[in-house]
Amino acid sequence: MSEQQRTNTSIQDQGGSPANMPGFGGPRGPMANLGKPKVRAKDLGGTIRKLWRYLAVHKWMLILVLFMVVVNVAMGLLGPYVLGLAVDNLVYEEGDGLMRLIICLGGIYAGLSLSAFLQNYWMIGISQKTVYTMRKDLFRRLHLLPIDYFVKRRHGELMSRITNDIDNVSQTLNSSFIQIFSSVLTFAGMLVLMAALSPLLTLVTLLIVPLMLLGMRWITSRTGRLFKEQQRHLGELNGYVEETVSGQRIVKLFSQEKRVIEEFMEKNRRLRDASYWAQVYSGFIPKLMNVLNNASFAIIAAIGGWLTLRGVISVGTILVFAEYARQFTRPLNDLANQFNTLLSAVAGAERVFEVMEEEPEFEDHEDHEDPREKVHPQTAQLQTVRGEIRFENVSFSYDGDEGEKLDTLQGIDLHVKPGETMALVGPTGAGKTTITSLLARFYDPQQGRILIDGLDITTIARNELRRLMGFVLQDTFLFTGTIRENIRYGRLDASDEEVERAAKLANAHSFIIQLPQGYDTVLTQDAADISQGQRQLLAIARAILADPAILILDEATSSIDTITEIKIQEALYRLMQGRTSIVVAHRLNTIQNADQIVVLHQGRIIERGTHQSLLAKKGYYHDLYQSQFTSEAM
Ligand SMILES: Nc1ncnc2c1ncn2[C@@H]1O[C@H](COP(=O)(O)OP(=O)(O)OP(=O)(O)O)[C@@H](O)[C@H]1O
Repeated sequence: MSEQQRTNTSIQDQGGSPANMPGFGGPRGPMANLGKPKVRAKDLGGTIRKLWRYLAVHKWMLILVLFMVVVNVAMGLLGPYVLGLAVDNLVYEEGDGLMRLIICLGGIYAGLSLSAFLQNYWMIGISQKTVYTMRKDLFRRLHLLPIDYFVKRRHGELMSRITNDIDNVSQTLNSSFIQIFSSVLTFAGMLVLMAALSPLLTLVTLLIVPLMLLGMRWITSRTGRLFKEQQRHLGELNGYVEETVSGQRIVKLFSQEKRVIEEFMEKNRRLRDASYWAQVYSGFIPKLMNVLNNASFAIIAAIGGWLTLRGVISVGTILVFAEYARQFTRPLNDLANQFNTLLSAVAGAERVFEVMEEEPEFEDHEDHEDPREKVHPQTAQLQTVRGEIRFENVSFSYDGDEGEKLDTLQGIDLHVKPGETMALVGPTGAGKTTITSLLARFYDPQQGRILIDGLDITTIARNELRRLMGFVLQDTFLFTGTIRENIRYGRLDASDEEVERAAKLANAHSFIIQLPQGYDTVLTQDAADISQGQRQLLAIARAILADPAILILDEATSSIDTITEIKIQEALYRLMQGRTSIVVAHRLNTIQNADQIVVLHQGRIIERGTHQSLLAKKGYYHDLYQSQFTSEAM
């Protein structure tokens, strides 16, 4: 249960039964939206139009739902009216024809229940189908977006669009749509019927509305602030818990448990105080409304009784009024609540549409629903790729435009022959990883060209291009699933034997079979139960299985024990055989056999050659090698 829900429930709990608390007994009291940050759509009309496009697919069902709402409201209004007639019948006609009225009443309440059931049943169908399609479209678009989109956004925020925002839309469609329509109809219908029965009593009933609004304003002006305070403290507390739980290892390593508990206690205390006053004030609301409602009831009874005695209205009319007055404020409250919920759902929908309208990275997307399905003319030539790589005067900047100063990479010329290994070295931030990102077309350079087997890579569809490459990165990402499934990620149609053969070549087989479930061991997403080195071995097995023409290795910086390191080196050596490889190297002892070593510094190539030639040159590489060699020897 969310804090907001808890808050609502507690208001309700203190208010007594719905019967003695008109308008405030429902699960969403007038305070339901208090404390909720006011999220509003930037383009309300536009977003509603887009949402309508999804809903319009089910327009016949919607018309049916609306019809059921009309039936439901009509039955709801007719019920008390016929009850009044029945009472009058008893009082003035001594029960003559009462049976007919009772049967009629039974029919009305049966119709009321049936229409309520059908309107909800059909509306839930519409909303679930709508959000299903939205979720599908959103997820699909998300996977067509460029990597930059993900780099620049927090993952949690993106996740919340797929989960919370869509959920919000779903909840609102489930309930608000019907509620709003029903509330407007009920309110208008009640007003008309009441005015027709007795204009004087209608005026008396209406008196309660301004009083109620004033009372609510008085309280909400106080509680609004308090609930916000409560939400803020709750947010802080949650954030703190999340941080300390995920950072448990560090907390323990630095013996910070005591301090962490003390800080938590302080935040917990602040939350308790804020919640206390928020709840105390909000507890007044149902009480106040009870008083107002009882007062209005008493006035109606008094004036109604007086009018009856004078023969102006019948006993049944008082009964109808009492019932309508009891329900009178409900549609108003419902409308106020639903309106807020609706606005926040539209804001959620807007965030969803924002993602859907992002430009996908596939240039040929206009004429294809999923551009990945389009076969690029150059693809045929890539079937037998040799793996020759050329960078011709490539300059690039992450946020630069053509013509501006491009400084992440400046005038890079590279040539790697098929089957050769090129190592990229240089200090942190020199641009090594950026070179591999350009090769995979995560970004396109603003100047210069990159060619594979003489083909400009901008003429190759990105997915085709990436299919030529295998990546073994510093941070091996493992998905939730078995080890077998994780290795098979390299080539989905590989048989179990092929998976095992790849694991053997990657030196991963021996550690896998020592696990109790072997290849069927289920890894969690962070795979905390296997070591960094073992993760790398799995990544190598994945790459061996994929059998790419070009290999990109981003060496792990973290130190791995010597035995695992030897295993990794051996596996990598096997993997690199016969493939063009680009190695982003951090430790120079692993790249001494590379066919060429390129030294980068601040986005420029400052030296290149073989290990021996660079050492002989006694330049930057020589110094780097010496310093690493000395520090490793120490
Ligand atoms: N997505 C990005 N957006 C903006 N700037 C970036 C991005 N990625 C890297 N950079 C910047 O580009 C420069 C080159 O980064 P790059 O990751 O290529 O360096 P590197 O040589 O691989 O470094 P390291 O050895 O630390 O991995 C750095 O200044 C870095 O801050």
